[in-house]
Amino acid sequence: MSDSTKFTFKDETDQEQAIDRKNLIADVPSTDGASSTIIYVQPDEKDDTTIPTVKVVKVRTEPATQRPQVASGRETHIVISTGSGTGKAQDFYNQGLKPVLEILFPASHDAFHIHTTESATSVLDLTNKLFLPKADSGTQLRIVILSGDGGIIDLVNGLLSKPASAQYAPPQVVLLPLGTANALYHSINAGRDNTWGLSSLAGDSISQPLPIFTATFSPGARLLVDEARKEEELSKDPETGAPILHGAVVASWGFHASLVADSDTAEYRKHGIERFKMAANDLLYPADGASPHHYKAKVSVLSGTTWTPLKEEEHMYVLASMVSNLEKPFTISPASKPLDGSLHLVRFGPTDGANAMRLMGLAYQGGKHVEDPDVLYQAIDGLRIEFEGREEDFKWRRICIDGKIVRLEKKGWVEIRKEERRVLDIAGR
Ligand SMILES: Nc1ncnc2c1ncn2[C@@H]1O[C@H](COP(=O)(O)OP(=O)(O)OP(=O)(O)O)[C@@H](O)[C@H]1O
Repeated sequence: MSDSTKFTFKDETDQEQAIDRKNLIADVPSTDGASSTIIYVQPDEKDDTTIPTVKVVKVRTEPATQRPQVASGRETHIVISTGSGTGKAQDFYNQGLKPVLEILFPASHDAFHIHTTESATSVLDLTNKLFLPKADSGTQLRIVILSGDGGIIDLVNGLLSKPASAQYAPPQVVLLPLGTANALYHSINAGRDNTWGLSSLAGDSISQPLPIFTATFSPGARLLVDEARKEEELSKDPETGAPILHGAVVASWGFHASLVADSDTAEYRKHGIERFKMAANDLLYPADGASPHHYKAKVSVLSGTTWTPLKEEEHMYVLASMVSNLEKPFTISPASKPLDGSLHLVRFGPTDGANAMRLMGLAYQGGKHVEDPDVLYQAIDGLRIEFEGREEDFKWRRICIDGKIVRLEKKGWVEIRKEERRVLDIAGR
């Protein structure tokens, strides 16, 4: 019986080769059908954060293969986010993406538009100036983005910054995971793709709307930027004037938001994914020997049209997730399926560092924390957090929306709800 997890072909020297199907980017037949170009990745066995090698093999075609569907007439833009992750996006473009584009799009790749980020606002600026006007006038866009979750969120927020016209065409986005956690990429692919998203370039036909949520804040909320050295006003809802931020991954307060905020410094970033563990340690085992902070606020959940407050007034972990995985091995919401539009609450109360570490450890075991009696896990339609003056220090009033950090006022609040608008589609295999 043939093994469906393997892809086999005869190489130039007529040797039978079998590769893991997850490593296959594309099988491109020549126009006469007599030969075929196989493109696949060879991952670094020891370190999956190292850019994989892209291999190209020309073979004689035996079974009839289908030419992959390539972007039919879409205007293609490539966004290289040089500040994402540990700064590998440009190298990945040169070594991984460019050679694949040359094979998949021999006639059109020269016309692709390349944008390289120069600052923290580059993706948002590009979206406001270029992508939004084009999408709004009905241009079919394909945006290949080499970034982490932050790049996608900037795209989403830029595209939603004005009410859409009747002609609005949701851009198709190809996600290449060059960030640190890449929650969205890992949740969508959940172990099915090993090609750093390159295989999505070969399959134009499969794309699905990206589910998103909207966070609405009390009037004095401010976005913290530049390692929290500066504050900025948030965008305003065009109808209500309330400060808003859209997300597609996670909204949190408490331990998770604190560790994302504390670890987002140039110094921590050098450590890649380890930065989250390092910041976690500092929060769970404060230097003065005290126990971890008890986060105080009123928390309510929305189910249908009914808001229900939780009875607990102190918390450690309050997180609403639109995805299954916050990092490749960290399954925060095992019931979430790729792009299913569900929102799940994960909550636990104040506890000591050891127990918090135990619960986090269970999340690294395929999401077993949700079975633990200490954890509340449920599907929700919305989440509201109201401080009511209970937290003096602003650092305990930080909210994380997909990695961005918003500081609320003492009596501030935030409300998260699923958003119905279709802003962009994610390309799949
Ligand atoms: N050239 C640049 N100079 C300064 N900032 C940049 C530059 N390019 C990108 N950035 C910023 O770097 C941040 C990268 O965020 P992104 O989410 O893409 O990566 P990440 O945080 O490493 O990954 P993840 O969110 O998946 O953990 C964004 O805030 C982006 O605006």
